[in-house]
Order: sequence, then structure tokens, then C-alpha cells
Amino acid sequence: MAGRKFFVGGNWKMNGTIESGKKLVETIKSAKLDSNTEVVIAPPAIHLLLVKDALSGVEHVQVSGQNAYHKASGAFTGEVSVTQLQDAGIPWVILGHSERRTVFKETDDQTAEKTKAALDAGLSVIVCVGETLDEREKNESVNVVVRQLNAVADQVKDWTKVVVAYEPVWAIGTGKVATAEQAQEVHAAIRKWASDKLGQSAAESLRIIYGGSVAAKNCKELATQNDIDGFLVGGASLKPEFTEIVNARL
Ligand SMILES: O=C[C@H](O)COP(=O)(O)O
Repeated sequence: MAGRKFFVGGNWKMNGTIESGKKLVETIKSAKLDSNTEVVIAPPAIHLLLVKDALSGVEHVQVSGQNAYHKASGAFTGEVSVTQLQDAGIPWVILGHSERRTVFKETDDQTAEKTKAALDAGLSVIVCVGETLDEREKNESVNVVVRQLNAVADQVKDWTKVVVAYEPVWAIGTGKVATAEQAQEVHAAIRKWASDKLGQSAAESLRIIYGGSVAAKNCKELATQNDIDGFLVGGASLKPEFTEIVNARL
């Protein structure tokens, strides 16, 4: 709210085929999407250029990498660099997703290093933060996200091209969506952190989006919250209902 453009990311994760990706793009292209919402689709790396080309000319819809390596080039088998994304015309990258942190053991500092490198390469970044169930039960949610954000802020001073995704790990892919109140509480804490750390004007323009079992049936209530500026959608971004989530504010 407060003049921030609504933002909906579709993170396809490691799902789909060339055919299914093309079909999803057709669904997006044929839908009437809210022109006040910025949409970013993050297909698997091997489908990035295909999806980018298929979406070319579609207004308000861009593509994103799901991860990137901070070095520009070199002997890093299997990695794609921030510079290569930029060179390929991919304007966004998701960094610090909880699956990168938990499955691939990426640390707060690595996420911060990648975020700095991506911004330096000219990309925009969706940086993900969020607590585990254990941390929530210990009342640590805000401490955890603040720790994760502080690591990024140690390396990144200008947050103009950063979107923060709050994704409680216990809500990802589980069907257990955070209630609107639970999500708003952490989003407000993130905005307060941003105001203290980055200044009031940066905090007011920072988009803080929610991720974790967002679906057509729960997106509208979440979208009414003051500090929820959009969504990062996983499972539902692989279905036609994604377009209803994009239109959550209509
Ligand atoms: O990046 C997206 C999030 O991990 C949420 O995934 P999900 O909507 O399947 O819970």
C-alpha cells in the first residue's frame, strides 16, 4: 500500500517441461491482468530464455532467475552467474530462498554476497527471509528475519532495486498459510527494521511480499494488509489460479 506497486512473483522452482512452461505462459498471456501489479516469473534456469522470449511484449510481466552465483565467470561448474543473467536480459533474481538456505546450506553471508553482486551487475533482487517452525515456536520469527536482513544490509546500502520476500519456512509448500495477522505482524516488523536501518523514505518504498502456500482462496485477505505488498507464489504459480493471485487487489 502507500503507493507501493503490488508485486507478484511466480517461482516455478524445479518443475515443468518445455511444453508445460509454454502452456503456463499462454495462460498468463491470455488473462486480463491487473495493470497495477508487477509480475515476475521465475522458471528453472534451462527454461529462462524460452519463457523470456514467449513473454516478450507482455506488459508488466518480467522474468527472474531462481538463484545465481556471485562471481562473474570462472571454474564454478553447474553455476549461473549474476553477470550471465544480466547478459541474457534477465532483469530479476531470487536470492536466499529457504530451499537454498536449507537444502543447499547457503548462509546469511552468502545470500548477502550474492545480493550485492546481483545489484552491482544491474539486476533487481527478490531476497527471501523467514523462520522455521521451531524458531516461530520459540518466538524468534522477528529476530531471525532481522538477522537475515542485517547480513544483507551490511553489504548493500541502496535497497531501491530490492524486494523482500517474507517466507516462513513452515508455510512453504505445506498448505499451512500464515494468517493475515501473522504475516502482517512480521511485515510490519520488517518495515520498522527498514526504517531504522535504511531510513524512513527507503522503508516506505520497500516492497515486502509474502510467500508460503499462497493460493487464490487466501490471497485477497492477505492482500488487504497494510504492509503486504504482494506475493511470492510457489505451487499455485504452476496453475491457472496464478492469474487470480496476480489480480488479488482487483
Ligand atoms: O517461492 C515460493 C515459496 O517458496 C512458496 O511456495 P508455495 O507457494 O508452494 O508454498
